[in-house]
Amino acid sequence: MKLAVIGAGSIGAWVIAALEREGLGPAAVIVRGTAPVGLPAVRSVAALPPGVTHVVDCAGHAGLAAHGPAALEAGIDVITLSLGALADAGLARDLSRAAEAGGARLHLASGAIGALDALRAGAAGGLRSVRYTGRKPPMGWAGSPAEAVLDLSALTAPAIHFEGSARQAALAYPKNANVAAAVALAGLGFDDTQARLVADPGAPGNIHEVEAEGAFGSFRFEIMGAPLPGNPRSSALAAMSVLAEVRRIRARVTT
Ligand SMILES: NC(=O)C1=CN([C@@H]2O[C@H](COP(=O)(O)OP(=O)(O)OC[C@H]3O[C@@H](n4cnc5c(N)ncnc54)[C@H](O)[C@@H]3O)[C@@H](O)[C@H]2O)C=CC1
Ligand SMILES: O=C([O-])CC(=O)C(=O)O
Repeated sequence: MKLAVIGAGSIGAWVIAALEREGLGPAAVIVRGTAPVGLPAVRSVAALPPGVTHVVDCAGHAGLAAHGPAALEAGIDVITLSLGALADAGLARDLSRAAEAGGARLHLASGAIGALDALRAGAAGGLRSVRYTGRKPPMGWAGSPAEAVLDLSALTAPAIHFEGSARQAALAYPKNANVAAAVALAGLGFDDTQARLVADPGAPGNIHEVEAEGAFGSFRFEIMGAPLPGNPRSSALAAMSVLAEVRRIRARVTT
């Protein structure tokens, strides 16, 4: 496995350091701005050093859209956290065609949430309803459409600022609703998964909740994610899930 990383923001920096500790230090990083010290920086998949087998996207929807199709078409597997980008049907189609043309795979990291295994299994037997609720402290919604409907700095009680389908959530909140996309992709799909987004001044971290019902029975899952230092929007677990996905791809026995 020879890796490259797209994006060196909060998650990218964590992932690069973790891969180096694992003995899988990336051969290069694809960036828009300045590169982290000590790593060759390039601007495109075409400029990557030869022999890269996997590209790890930590750059958000724009990074996946800009570099995902080129990597897949070149036969390079892509591991991504930008699951919400797949709510754009055109991009989803381009990625899947590129993967087919290049004989490569797009791996979706589980990100800041869990219980996707139970949802996937439940979907195989038929799901009736899946609801996702994302709750973050007000500053976790800074720079999102929540700012148009709420005064985030003055909030004294929890406030719902979005209710709709997972597709609408993923497209409108590219930096905050990848988890809604993960739930949708594992379960009932983008249009039939309900999503609700809440700014909560009492939330001790990024809280993600899934409620699902189907032929399997029902479950409720909740996680309280500690934010990454440097970005209150992103949970540390999201960065950790990238390393977990790399380990899963390398393993002979997979969970
Ligand atoms: N699946 C999940 O559970 C989660 C997914 N995410 C996704 O991960 C993204 C990154 O999160 P953070 O690292 O916290 O954000 P960040 O804002 O700290 O870093 C993003 C980095 O990507 C770079 N970038 C953007 N477009 C690029 C491009 N076309 N090519 C190369 N680099 C590019 C930016 O310059 C920046 O350095 C989020 O925007 C979100 O979409 C974040 C948290 C959880
Ligand atoms: O990191 C999180 O808690 C979730 C997040 O931003 C996303 O789903 O895009």
